[in-house]
Amino acid sequence: MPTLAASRLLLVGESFPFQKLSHVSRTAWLHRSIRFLSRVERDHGPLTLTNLGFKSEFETTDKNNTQKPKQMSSPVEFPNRKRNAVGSKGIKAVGTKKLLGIESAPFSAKSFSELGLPPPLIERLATEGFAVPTDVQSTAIPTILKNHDVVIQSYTGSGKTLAYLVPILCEVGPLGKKPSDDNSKSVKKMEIEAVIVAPSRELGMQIVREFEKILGPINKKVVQQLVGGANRSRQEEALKKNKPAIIVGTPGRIAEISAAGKLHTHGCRFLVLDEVDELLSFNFREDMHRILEHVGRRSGADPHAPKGPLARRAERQTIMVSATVPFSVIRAARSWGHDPLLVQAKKVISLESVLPSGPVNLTEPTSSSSSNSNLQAQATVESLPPSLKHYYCVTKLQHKVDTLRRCVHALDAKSVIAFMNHTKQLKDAVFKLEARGMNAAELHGDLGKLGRSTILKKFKNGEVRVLVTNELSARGLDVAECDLVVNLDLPTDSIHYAHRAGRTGRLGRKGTVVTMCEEPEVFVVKKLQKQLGIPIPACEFKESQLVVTEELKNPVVR
Ligand SMILES: Nc1ncnc2c1ncn2[C@@H]1O[C@H](COP(=O)(O)OP(=O)(O)OP(=O)(O)O)[C@@H](O)[C@H]1O
Repeated sequence: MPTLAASRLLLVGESFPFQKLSHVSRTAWLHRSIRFLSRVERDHGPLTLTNLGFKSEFETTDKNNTQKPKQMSSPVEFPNRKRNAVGSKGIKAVGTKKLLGIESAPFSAKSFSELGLPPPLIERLATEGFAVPTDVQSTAIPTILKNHDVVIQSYTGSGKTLAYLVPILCEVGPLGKKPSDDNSKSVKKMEIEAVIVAPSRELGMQIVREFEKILGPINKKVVQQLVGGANRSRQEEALKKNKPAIIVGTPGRIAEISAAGKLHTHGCRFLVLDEVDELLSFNFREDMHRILEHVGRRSGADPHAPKGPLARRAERQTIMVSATVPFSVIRAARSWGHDPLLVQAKKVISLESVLPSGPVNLTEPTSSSSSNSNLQAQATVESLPPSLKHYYCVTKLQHKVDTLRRCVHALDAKSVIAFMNHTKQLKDAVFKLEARGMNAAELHGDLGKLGRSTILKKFKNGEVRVLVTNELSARGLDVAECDLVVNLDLPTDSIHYAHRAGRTGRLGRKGTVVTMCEEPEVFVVKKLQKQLGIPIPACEFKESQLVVTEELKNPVVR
């Protein structure tokens, strides 16, 4: 059996004297030489990613290269596969686990210009302070530009938004590869070319702001938000007037406007499902079905082609994104996508090779009794930034808010998100904090759009020190200053823990996560620790200090 480590593809040319090349030569060299090598154990023979669309370029340039490493001579051997033959239980057995990967671009990109992006886009990125791509961006951008359907998985705060936003802006809108003064294209511009779906208004609006930032003030109208809670007729009027090329919205509102015949997405080239595992939940089922049915369905499509989401996959590029990727996502991506790839930082794996027992670096066999816990674990491995510190604190229910206050003081935290499970409790917690002189506010779905954005603004600018919230804020919310996350109630599982915790320690910053629980709940924390592969020692707050009270005998090392 090839081990995961052995079957990852290794970067070639790390010793290439890249710095000595001019920028133009570097870019050209990169384009010519993106190559994927594989290493598997001897008895399985080598793998390459030749059948993943990287073949032709590589072969053209290296055809005469007698120095070509031996490993590259064999094509990928996928197990026989029937792409649609997912069993009724949804677990597809793949004969032999063969993972394909890249640590790909023959170097780790030191700047966006090394990724071969159009100059206007590079300029805009630089103006907004984005000079160096993160690991996941370095891997995802060239892969998406090669037209692959992808699932992007990488830990919270690692820059997944730009990982899909940049390649979309390469192809769509005025910063892209196509000249904006091309008349025939500007006539066609009436069409929506990219649809980005997010599970909450906050996240949708955050993504819109990220697009607007890169597009710049002159081109802001290339993107439009279609989120729920906002005035629908105004959104429809704006669609008609501005003819945006990109829309970002929540499933309900996009499906609603599409069903009313006011949104034309049949010619759409990109469909992005941000927080895809959440979008797959039951709540969004009908709306997501409509979106998958309509986005990217060209009017001239073959009438005899199969109906349903499968029929569309050749016509659009589907990009699915999350820090947590349960096997249900892998399964869905296989059926919606066209030879989809799992993209992680410095690594690309064919989804065909991903098994239920371990899409991400898990090699232990799954016993039936532990299968549930393993499925949780495989979804959450590598979902958290390595720099985060995690603790738990045993406290009585009635003392939790006071313990939170002491925790904030002990860590001298400036910007805190405290999660609770029930909306009704939020007000009470805020009241208690404010009564003790700590600026706090509640954020939840019942507040209305204006109320929510006002509270968020106050939290971001520091007017509110503790944001007491529910699961609404767990996904995607990007507040760089947030230095402490507190779970006043235990999250329901490791996926929810990962997303809550990921609100702090964004993009390499320091962050602490403290989970409060009662004595009988400690076993849940132990389970989370195991599933997430992180140490969560016990702590107390004494004399304005966080005191670790438990030496972990076998600290879990990531
Ligand atoms: N290359 C970059 N250089 C500097 N800052 C970046 C870069 N890429 C992203 N960022 C910033 O990092 C922050 C986190 O990015 P983003 O929200 O995309 O993370 P994420 O991986 O989607 O997180 P989550 O899983 O929580 O949604 C954002 O403020 C973003 O603007």
